[in-house]
Amino acid sequence: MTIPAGIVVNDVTVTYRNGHTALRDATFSVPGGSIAALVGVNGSGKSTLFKAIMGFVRLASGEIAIQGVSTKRALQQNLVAYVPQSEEVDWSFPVLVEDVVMMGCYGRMGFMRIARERDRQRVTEALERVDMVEYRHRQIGELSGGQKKRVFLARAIAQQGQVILLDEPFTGVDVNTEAKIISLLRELRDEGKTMLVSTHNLGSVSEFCDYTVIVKGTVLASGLTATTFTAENLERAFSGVLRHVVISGAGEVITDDERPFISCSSAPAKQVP
Ligand SMILES: Nc1ncnc2c1ncn2[C@@H]1O[C@H](COP(=O)(O)OP(=O)(O)OP(=O)(O)O)[C@@H](O)[C@H]1O
Repeated sequence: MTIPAGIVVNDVTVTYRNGHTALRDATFSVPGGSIAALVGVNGSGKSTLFKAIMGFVRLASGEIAIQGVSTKRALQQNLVAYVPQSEEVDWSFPVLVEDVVMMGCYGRMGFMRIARERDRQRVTEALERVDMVEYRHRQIGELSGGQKKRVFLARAIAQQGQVILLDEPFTGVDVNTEAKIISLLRELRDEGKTMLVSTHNLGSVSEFCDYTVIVKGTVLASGLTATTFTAENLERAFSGVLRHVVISGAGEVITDDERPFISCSSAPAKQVP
């Protein structure tokens, strides 16, 4: 049985209005029901790729399929949920946590956006999954960075999109929160969701990402993490600005992450200069 592809990006080029080509001939696929890491230096095109997958930027060439349909159709069918970078959100906007999560249900509501009991139930369930129910009546701007991330993850869950794009979900969160988010992503994968996670925290990629996509203005390498997340590919992507880390039993990997590894293995990771 062939696994249906969750995300297929084929020869995609994106050129912004100012003439800057942020992504050229990018090609990769992420099979349905899996987690893929999206890694690359600042400005390498990760957010641009997300925008392209969501149909928010025009493709100069190439095509993208989400669950076998075009980005336009995927948008109409509410197939793609997005967890934004913190910097993209205006936290001063006065909105309650539960209202943010309810936004995930908008695609299924009518023009007037009147929430039904089913929608409220979905919001509660999503908040329960990220352990944020007790914060539902708080203003979003009053939460900590890690709590805000969990609320936006809840919004993506409430949306019930088959594909979830997470833009740097681990930036500014502590190690415990990161472990909780990873555990939730695994649960979502087991439910058949496809996730693409951009991250600078390379230390945990091997732990929870089945696939890796490495970008630098194009896709330098993609495929199973075991064969793609290699020192050689990372050196090409990060041009020697990474530190070397040795994980017991897993050999040497490279990271630009300054925090300790969250490792499933009992043996702690060891850093070497
Ligand atoms: N709206 C825009 N108009 C013109 N150029 C843009 C626009 N958005 C991004 N760029 C440029 O496109 C390139 C890729 O940017 P992008 O935001 O996709 O990078 P990124 O990999 O997500 O970076 P980071 O890790 O810092 O979030 C950069 O050179 C950036 O300056």
